[in-house]
Amino acid sequence: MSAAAPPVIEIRGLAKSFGANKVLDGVDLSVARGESLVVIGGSGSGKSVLLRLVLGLEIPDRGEVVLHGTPADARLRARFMQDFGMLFQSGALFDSLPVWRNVGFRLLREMPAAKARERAIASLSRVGLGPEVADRMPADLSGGMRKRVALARAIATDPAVLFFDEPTAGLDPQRATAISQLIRGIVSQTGATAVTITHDMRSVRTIADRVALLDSGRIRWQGPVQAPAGGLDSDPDPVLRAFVEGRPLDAAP
Ligand SMILES: Nc1ncnc2c1ncn2[C@@H]1O[C@H](COP(=O)(O)OP(=O)(O)OP(=O)(O)O)[C@@H](O)[C@H]1O
Repeated sequence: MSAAAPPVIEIRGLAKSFGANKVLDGVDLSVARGESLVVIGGSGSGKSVLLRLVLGLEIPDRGEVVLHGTPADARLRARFMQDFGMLFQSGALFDSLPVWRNVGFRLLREMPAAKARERAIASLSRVGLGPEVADRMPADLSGGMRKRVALARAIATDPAVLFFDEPTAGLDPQRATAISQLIRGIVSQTGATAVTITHDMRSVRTIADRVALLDSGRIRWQGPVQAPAGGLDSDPDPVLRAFVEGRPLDAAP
């Protein structure tokens, strides 16, 4: 990677309100190539809105999203979208399609079905699922398996950029840890750039290279998980501490 390579994603002064509800009020954030950034923040802090703005699913009131150094217009976004994978909070599997067709959904547009099935099975194996799962229907799987299938779909095309929306939501702690470790492993092995939004602090510690805290419409804090000084676990910022320690802001530590 060249030292001069622009960030894969740069968010400049993004603002978004819904009526009188000012959700984002000047968010600045960037994600370097190969970096795993996790955005944390309380319920309703605007994490999903921020993700939708980056994906072009919402129009900002102010500010811009810059992709690979170029402000994102519709054409650039369309190109960017061809090389990204997304794990939706709900999993968003197609219930009427067997597992392999879910995983190979994008592959099926690019190659014959037999090849797509082969690639889908290879992708399932990367998330710890055997070929016997390929022909099962999503409704017959446990929540943890469905999440793995959704992850296999997100990585099936080997995208350069991965988005994970609350990847551990709805999972028990052990399955949540397993999914976080899978994500970390995939990101490390592939060198993909990853953006995760979550409020699950355990998964933050597994997945993140860098963390950004969204609060009151802005990035209040950003930094590494661990650092000699000023990391997630040692920075004295009161809002960060309250969030990391899972206590109300006005409660004593
Ligand atoms: N399409 C919309 N119309 C109106 N308000 C919206 C819309 N989308 C989001 N909001 C509001 O924006 C705020 C932020 O929502 P968002 O879903 O981004 O929060 P979040 O940080 O992802 O929360 P959670 O962790 O609970 O998922 C909320 O007050 C929500 O009601």
